[in-house]
Amino acid sequence: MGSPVHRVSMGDPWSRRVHPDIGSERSTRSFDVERLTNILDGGAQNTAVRRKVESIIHSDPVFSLKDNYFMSQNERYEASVQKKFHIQMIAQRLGWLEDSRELYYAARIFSGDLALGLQHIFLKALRSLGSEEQIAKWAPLCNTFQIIATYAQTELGHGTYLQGLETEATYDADTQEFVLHSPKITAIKWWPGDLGRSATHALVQAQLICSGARRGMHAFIVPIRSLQDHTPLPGITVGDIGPKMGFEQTDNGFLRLDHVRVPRENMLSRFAQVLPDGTYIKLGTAQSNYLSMVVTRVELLLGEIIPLLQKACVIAIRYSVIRRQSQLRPGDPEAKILDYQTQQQKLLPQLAMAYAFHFLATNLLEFFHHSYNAILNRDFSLLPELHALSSGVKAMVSDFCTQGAELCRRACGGHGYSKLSGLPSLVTRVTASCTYEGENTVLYLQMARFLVKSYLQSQASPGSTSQRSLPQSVAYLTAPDLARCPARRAADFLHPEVYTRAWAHVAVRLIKDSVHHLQTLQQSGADQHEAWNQTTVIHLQAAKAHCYYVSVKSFTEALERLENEPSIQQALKRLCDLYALHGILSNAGDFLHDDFLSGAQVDVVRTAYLDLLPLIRSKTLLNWGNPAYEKYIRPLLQSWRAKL
Ligand SMILES: CCCCCCCCCCCCCCCC(=O)SCCNC(=O)CCNC(=O)[C@H](O)C(C)(C)COP(=O)(O)OP(=O)(O)OC[C@H]1O[C@@H](n2cnc3c(N)ncnc32)[C@H](O)[C@@H]1OP(=O)(O)O
Ligand SMILES: Cc1cc2nc3c(=O)[nH]c(=O)nc-3n(C[C@H](O)[C@H](O)[C@H](O)COP(=O)(O)OP(=O)(O)OC[C@H]3O[C@@H](n4cnc5c(N)ncnc54)[C@H](O)[C@@H]3O)c2cc1C
Repeated sequence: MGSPVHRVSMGDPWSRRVHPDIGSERSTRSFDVERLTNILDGGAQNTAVRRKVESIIHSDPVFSLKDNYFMSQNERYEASVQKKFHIQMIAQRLGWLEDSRELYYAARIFSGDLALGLQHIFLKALRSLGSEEQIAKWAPLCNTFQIIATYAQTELGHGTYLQGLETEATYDADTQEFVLHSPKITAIKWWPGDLGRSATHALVQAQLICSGARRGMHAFIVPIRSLQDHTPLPGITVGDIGPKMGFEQTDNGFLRLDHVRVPRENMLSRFAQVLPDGTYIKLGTAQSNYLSMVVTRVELLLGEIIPLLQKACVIAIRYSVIRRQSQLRPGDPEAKILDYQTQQQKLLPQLAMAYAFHFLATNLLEFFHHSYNAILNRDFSLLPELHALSSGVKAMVSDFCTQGAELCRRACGGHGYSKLSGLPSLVTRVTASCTYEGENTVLYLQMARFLVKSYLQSQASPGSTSQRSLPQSVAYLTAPDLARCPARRAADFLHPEVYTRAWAHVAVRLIKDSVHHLQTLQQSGADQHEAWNQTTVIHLQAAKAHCYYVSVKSFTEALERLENEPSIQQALKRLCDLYALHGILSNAGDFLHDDFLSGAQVDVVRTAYLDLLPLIRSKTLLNWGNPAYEKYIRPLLQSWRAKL
């Protein structure tokens, strides 16, 4: 018998009362918390919906989390399936529909504790790649759980290189069927969530072979388990891939196909069709069937990844105002650890990042909605920019949310290592997002590919059609630049236009640098592919700087929209300042490289940054207009603007 483990019960008196230190901290707030909550939720009505869902979930004993960390992997899986069906029955009783806000909030509240998450991803892929008839047939079956579906793309031998996928779908015109087959062990589908034990159907991405030619990756709906007794169907070998670093409640699985036949109608046909005689009709581009990944990358940001950092920040910052350790000066009572500058420097930039990413992902979602319907109707003009942006933003957000959640965990000392803090499972869960839905390095390089093309386009003759049609997110490539940053005083660096411009300067320089390196290698005789490979480290730097610039810009634009909410605008401005300056200090070399900033100016940035920490900690408002800005910077910015 192991040592008795004290179970933290939700019924403990401590777990319900607000700690006096939390209460006193809340009394010093400098803005209308309810109003900010509404803004983050996208309106008061959404806040009301979210709270209604939360109250239903938190008051239902079926959803209790108290035993979670004491369960085996099998118990976790079974509990998460039970919770999924319980929430679905509630949804059915209350009329919450598939894409309703209620179910969206429910998924976010549970993040990680509901099984069958791939059902949602299957539905998104079906709506992106399927014809209206196929959507009408399969979506209702999925929504009512008459089928349980997963998204099976990755194979044992290939996750990134989709042109290398080996699963074959060969068209048989005699029977008007596709024959799905895993020709080699490396073709076995490996990783798909809910595949190990739950799924009855899979959206299988496979190399289409018809009329004697290989047509690339296409999507096929394949039944894999009997709807009568859940046993694998003929030709199907399926199971669980075993223990993982996290996602204990998800049965990621493997699937081997041995000449499994599905009807012609089971190939998703929005962007390509196979006629009864085997004629292939292409309706999209070579990458049209990659659209489902773009959709998922955008959706998972606010649906899964950013909430994990937000939760880690809440846990660590609340802990840091009740945890007292050591004395700030001899004789004093022990200090709240959030009063130490180092603790502030660990946590407050993560809080600022959580806000920055909220506005960045909201912006990207708006761009996605604006372009998605056009793409579904085969207008692909915005797809390259959407793909590049969603790739770069997913890579940056998942990278930084992973680093941030781990920083929050470590900032809680020994208790941060206890699973009962909630932090370790947040870290292991968000870590997976650096890999799934596109490995981050690979996605940054997709962003870099777009930046190189855009930069070359921006060098076309000024005012030409090509230059005028530069995508919106890279329009700054042709904006006038200043070789030196004019800011001199700490307060100067607290103006959004100053640090946004600084980030634009560094991003443009790194993009230019990567193109120059590429061209120099090619001119010295390297072929384009070798030159590309030998420049990828620099491409990555440029892609990361571009993404950080985009995130700073979207945060400052969000601030501008808050003109009518001065107290909130100023509270968020402190965080925006901190986020931008944290990035500059973390990458100071890039700003010093061409003397855009001098060493002295970096010291001033550090002063501004360190001054922000106690201000944010104490919630004193920073005022927007400051004398130094009026005297030094406004005239210079006007000169910048004049050149636009
Ligand atoms: C919301 C609530 C949810 C709740 C839910 C519960 C929670 C639950 C959490 C866990 C949930 C996990 C779920 C994981 C689910 C998977 O992980 S699914 C598997 C994900 N796998 C990937 O992302 C694979 C990544 N690899 C790729 O996308 C491609 O292989 C690569 C890397 C882009 C290369 O593709 P390629 O065909 O070799 O193309 P490439 O030569 O690089 O480029 C050719 C052209 O195609 C373009 N292109 C490439 N990709 C695309 C694209 N996608 N679109 C458009 N154009 C593209 C390029 O830009 C390029 O254009 P040009 O420059 O020529 O104009
Ligand atoms: C928790 C989890 C859930 C998942 N769920 C699903 C799912 O539901 N459905 C599904 O289909 N898949 C799923 N996946 C699989 C996931 O999509 C793949 O693991 C991912 O696409 C990466 O592919 P890979 O594993 O083959 O890694 P690889 O591509 O082999 O990456 C290994 C290394 O090679 C590098 N690399 C690869 N290609 C290049 C290149 N061109 N240039 C430079 N470097 C390169 C990468 O940067 C990385 O460092 C899941 C994965 C995880 C971890």
